[in-house]
Amino acid sequence: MSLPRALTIAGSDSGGGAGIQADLKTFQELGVYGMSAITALTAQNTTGVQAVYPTTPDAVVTQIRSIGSDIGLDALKTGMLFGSDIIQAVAAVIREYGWTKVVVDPVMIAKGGSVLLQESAIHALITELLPLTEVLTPNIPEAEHLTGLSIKRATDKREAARKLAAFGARHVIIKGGHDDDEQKATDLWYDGRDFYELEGKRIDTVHTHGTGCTFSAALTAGLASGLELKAALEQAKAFIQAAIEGGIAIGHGRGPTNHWAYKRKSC
Ligand SMILES: Nc1ncnc2c1ncn2[C@@H]1O[C@H](COP(=O)(O)OP(=O)(O)OP(=O)(O)O)[C@@H](O)[C@H]1O
Ligand SMILES: Cc1ncc(CO)c(N)n1
Repeated sequence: MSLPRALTIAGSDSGGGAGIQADLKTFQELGVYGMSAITALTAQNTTGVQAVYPTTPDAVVTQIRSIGSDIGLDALKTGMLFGSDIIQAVAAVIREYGWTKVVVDPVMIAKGGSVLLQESAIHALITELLPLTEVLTPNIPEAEHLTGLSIKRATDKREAARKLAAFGARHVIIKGGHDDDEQKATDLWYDGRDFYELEGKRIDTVHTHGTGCTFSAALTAGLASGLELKAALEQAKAFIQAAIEGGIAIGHGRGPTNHWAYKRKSC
């Protein structure tokens, strides 16, 4: 197989732990050629998001077409999309090229509480992007927001996953980082028919900035490399587990995960 290529359509995190930066580091670690289309610049560090400067739908589409018309790609992911106009433009260009290995991380709110997706954009995310989605990776608050359901028990998670699949996502992974299990971080995978669990040992750490971006980027890298979804998910879970275990204590707040820990461990 030729060199696998992956694109991330997301926001830039100046602090380097989440967004475009996390995605490109993860692609690189997994041997995938990484490309980017930047939807917004964020001024951000380990203490939070200081400012958000969205780009324009035209700028996003032009970046994507530069890639689509020349280099091509094997898989793509979306992260912070910020507004409904950017979502509509991204959905249109995905349809135009007919790309199908599409991972959507429905980034909404940063861990410090800053808004990364406008409330008015949620409808566009559901109606425009979810029908094009191969794998949707919400955390629990995002799954609640998209479905209007309150997730307290395992059965609630399953109901939310079914509802998200009914919106058009072919696979749904509801991540367990935000649940109240003190021993394990378990992600629920729904393939439209059956449920499976991806289990990891919960690490007691504050250095979890960018976990969601890193997990979905590792998944995208696996798909770009030609792995089946199950194998790509297992690799992504092992990648994020190692990255959280090796979390980096830099800055004065929530440090980033360690993107090189997985490779070091497996060498
Ligand atoms: N403390 C932890 N220990 C082990 N695994 C964790 C921990 N926190 C999150 N995870 C795992 O990390 C991955 C990302 O999940 P999480 O729910 O944190 O995403 P997120 O909230 O979208 O992250 P982000 O802050 O980037 O938005 C999942 O596989 C989850 O199970
Ligand atoms: C740019 C960006 N994307 C995603 C997240 C979610 O972690 C973040 N904090 N910043």
